[in-house]
Amino acid sequence: MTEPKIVTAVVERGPAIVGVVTDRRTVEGVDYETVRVRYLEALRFTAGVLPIVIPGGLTDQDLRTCLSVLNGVLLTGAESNVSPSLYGGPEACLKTLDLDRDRTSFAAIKIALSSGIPLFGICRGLQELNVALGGTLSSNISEGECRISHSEDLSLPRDLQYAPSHAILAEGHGHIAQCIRRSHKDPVLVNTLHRQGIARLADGLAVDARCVDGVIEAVSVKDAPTFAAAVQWHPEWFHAEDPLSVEIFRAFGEACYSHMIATKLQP
Ligand SMILES: N[C@@H](CCC(=O)NCCCC(=O)O)C(=O)O
Repeated sequence: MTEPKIVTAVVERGPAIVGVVTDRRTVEGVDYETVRVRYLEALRFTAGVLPIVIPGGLTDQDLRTCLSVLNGVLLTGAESNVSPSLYGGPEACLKTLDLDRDRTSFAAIKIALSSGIPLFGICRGLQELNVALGGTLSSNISEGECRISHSEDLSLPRDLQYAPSHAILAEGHGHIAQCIRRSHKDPVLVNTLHRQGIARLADGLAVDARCVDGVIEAVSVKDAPTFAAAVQWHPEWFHAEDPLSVEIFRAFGEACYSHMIATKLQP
């Protein structure tokens, strides 16, 4: 009996390596590059890949060197907003910014998409992907007729803040739409912890899922040769228990292994 392709790849070449962008934090006057452990655990235990961090502040050349040894990139969620200067947004979004993170994520998106490296964005990561490809953001996506609240109740314990909250419906045939259909019958419930959201969708993106109130919840990059997609909710929180989260992280992991196998086979 022959081993599955991924098992053979791990034995012969080691695990696929995924770079994770970090957030800049200043605590008591000291700067840190941070990443929430839950994202790293979802990559290790559900996607089955080896995460390493991509620190902010690298030059474009260093980022290229860094991505040249990676098989995937994860753009995590973050409390900070994408700088409105990048999409002509209102000053209301100036509250918390992380310009280092913007620069690193935008450069990583461009390099990953032009080199066929699998890319997955979560929450802020989806917003970054949309802006990097020319789309815009709304500063308060919950405002407007027939909109439900998309932000979390901060008075609740963390697991309840990340509990399933509203329904989404799959649309089209992109990576996330396929994951939704494989794991559930539509509609499926997802959590929601964001204030911003997609206003104008970038031309290069296709909608994979929408909330029942019309808000775009998942996108795929049109014509990408590999997994290149993002979600507005947080599949990492219950990455091992929730069937849709498992499906998404496995699909991303498989794309990273396919990339590793394809690049290692090149002379
Ligand atoms: N600031 C943006 C992005 C929201 C976001 O990514 N939240 C995640 C919080 C922390 C985490 O779980 O990683 C917005 O408000 O829309």
